Amino acid sequence: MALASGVRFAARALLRPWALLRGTTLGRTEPAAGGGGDGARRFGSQRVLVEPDAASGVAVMKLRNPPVNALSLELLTELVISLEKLENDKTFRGVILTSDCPRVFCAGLDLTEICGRNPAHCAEYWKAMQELWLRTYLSSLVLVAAINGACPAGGCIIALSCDCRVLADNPKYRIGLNETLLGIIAPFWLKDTYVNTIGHRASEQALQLGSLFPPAEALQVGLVDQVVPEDQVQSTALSEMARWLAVPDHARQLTKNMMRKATADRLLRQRDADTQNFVSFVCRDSIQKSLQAYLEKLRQRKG
Ligand SMILES: CCCC/C=C/CC(=O)SCCNC(=O)CCNC(=O)[C@H](O)C(C)(C)COP(=O)(O)OP(=O)(O)OC[C@H]1O[C@@H](n2cnc3c(N)ncnc32)[C@H](O)[C@@H]1OP(=O)(O)O
Repeated sequence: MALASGVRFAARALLRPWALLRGTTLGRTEPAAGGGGDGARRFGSQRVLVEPDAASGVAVMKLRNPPVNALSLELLTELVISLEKLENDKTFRGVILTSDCPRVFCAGLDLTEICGRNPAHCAEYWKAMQELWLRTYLSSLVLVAAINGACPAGGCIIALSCDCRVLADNPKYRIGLNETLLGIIAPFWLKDTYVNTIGHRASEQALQLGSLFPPAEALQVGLVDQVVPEDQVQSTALSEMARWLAVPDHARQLTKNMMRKATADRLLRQRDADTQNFVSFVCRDSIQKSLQAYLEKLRQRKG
């Protein structure tokens, strides 16, 4: 029965991707009325706005932590809770992840969470980052990243954990794992996610150079799946979602798990060791100095 309804849904959505827009503010300029159409009711939290559309089974999840969606401990926690809520509600089959902040999808780790902070806080923070990655990377939902802004480091990892990525064609919106430029290194599970997406040689080079790819290069290296004009990112993400939802959930979910379980298990087997490695690394004086200098440089730049 579910399969039949799944197929029925998919046919309808494939014919009219815009049908998925119903009840969301996407594609509309004016703020949505209280709860959107079809009884859809916005929910979420201070830093994550969720616009569910029960009729389509698709929710739009917007990061709303101005000015740059830096992954604070609160944002990490609220993202995990919002995702878990949608996963536990069988009405929903897909989530589009996007930004409510102009020009930035997500600036990655909130560096103030690890600069000048004690080891206990750094450990708590890193566990929250691990949890978000595990939740998104292994999600039973279809996750489509509608990347409507800059997407460095931790932001790139969130996008890479999705099933596919649509990037706005703006040369300022660069994406990649740039940790080495901060004097730090990506942990193995970020490296693994990169390798699984763009291959070993491309990852080896991009990780060492801390490459931030402009849209055309990101597309060419396989870091994103589509590059479209900025005003088409959300509609393209919806069309992509319809394509993925055309597949019966059970078969797609088992296949996703077959492809990703080994990578996730590597972290699950050594999660405490990974946390300890992170804490001992970031709490080194030399690393703290490097991060402080980087933050200072950011604060001196403008625009
Ligand atoms: C040790 C192992 C860890 C391995 C994993 C690491 C993953 C990471 O995510 S490390 C963090 C890497 N992130 C970055 O390198 C991005 C840094 N930010 C930027 O490049 C730019 O801010 C931007 C391109 C994202 C946006 O540029 P825009 O000109 O629009 O805004 P800004 O004026 O630069 O920033 C506004 C405001 O926000 C502060 N800020 C920016 N990024 C961060 C951040 N990641 N953490 C904390 N704060 C950040 C920036 O300092 C400005 O603050 P003020 O308004 O107070 O000046």
